[in-house]
Amino acid sequence: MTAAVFEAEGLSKKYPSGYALDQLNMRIEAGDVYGFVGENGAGKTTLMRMIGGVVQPTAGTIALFGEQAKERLIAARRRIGFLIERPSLYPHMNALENLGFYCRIFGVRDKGRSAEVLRMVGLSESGPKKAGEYSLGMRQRLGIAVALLNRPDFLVLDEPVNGLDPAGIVEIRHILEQLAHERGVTILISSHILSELQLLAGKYGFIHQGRLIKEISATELQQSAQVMICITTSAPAAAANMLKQELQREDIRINKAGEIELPRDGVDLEHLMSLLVQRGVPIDGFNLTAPNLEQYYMDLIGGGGR
Ligand SMILES: Nc1ncnc2c1ncn2[C@@H]1O[C@H](COP(=O)(O)OP(=O)(O)OP(=O)(O)O)[C@@H](O)[C@H]1O
Repeated sequence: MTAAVFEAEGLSKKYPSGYALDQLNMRIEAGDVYGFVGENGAGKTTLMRMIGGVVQPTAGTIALFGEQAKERLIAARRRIGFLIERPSLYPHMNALENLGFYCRIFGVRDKGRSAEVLRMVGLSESGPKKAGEYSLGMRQRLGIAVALLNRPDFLVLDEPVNGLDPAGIVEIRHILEQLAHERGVTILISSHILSELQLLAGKYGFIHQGRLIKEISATELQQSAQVMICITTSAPAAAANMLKQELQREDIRINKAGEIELPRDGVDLEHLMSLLVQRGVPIDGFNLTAPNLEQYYMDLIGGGGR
């Protein structure tokens, strides 16, 4: 078996207030885009900071690209790009100056690399503006640019779209998709925007109170719940009763949003539509719902049903 990009075994971090990580086992394979999901204080940042070597475990081990020994871990970290918590930027420097500074820190020969990563994150036009005058979204973009400087094989991103506007979020997603699909970069990314994470990640790890409580692939997520048909109508009760009789199904109900909801399985959509039309049911909306990460997470931690 080839070495994982990241592997943790029995990883714990104890602070006086309690365990930030508690016997965590986790493995990220080369090419994975791994979405890290958990409530505030679950331990996501602590794990990422351990990958970065700025927090030491109380117990357990980590391996990066198969390396576990101290010196080799240091070398392995040079293959990783990090954006953890807020990017550390020099407020009196512009974007290129900040990147030039990090090139020296990382030992990266600039040769146009700074300008290239600025283009990638959409900051080419930032010119002489000092980082101290940046919006939160611009700071995040520059932070991502810093993380990309060393052409990383593995990107560790803690809430990278935090503070970005909707268009910025989509842009960053496209950059990350490109890195993953075209250059095979492995990505560990945390976000509280689960709908966004679902669009990007191929695998999800759920962390709760310092423990990895579940891992699933995007395919497993798709198979985790039934596809439902939702019909919006001004007269849901009568229409639902009519459908129950006509389709001879007991699993037709009215959901919290007041829509008629029934499992897609075994329903002939054409027949369903013609029944609704023939019986004069006013249809204001008709859609199919796919399983979603947010609902899966809420069900997992017992936070609520549909
Ligand atoms: N330096 C520290 N000293 C003491 N406790 C800490 C320290 N860093 C983290 N913790 C605690 O460890 C736990 C995990 O925190 P962590 O920041 O890893 O969570 P998180 O999942 O990243 O949360 P968020 O989504 O809010 O960023 C929390 O209870 C936090 O208070």
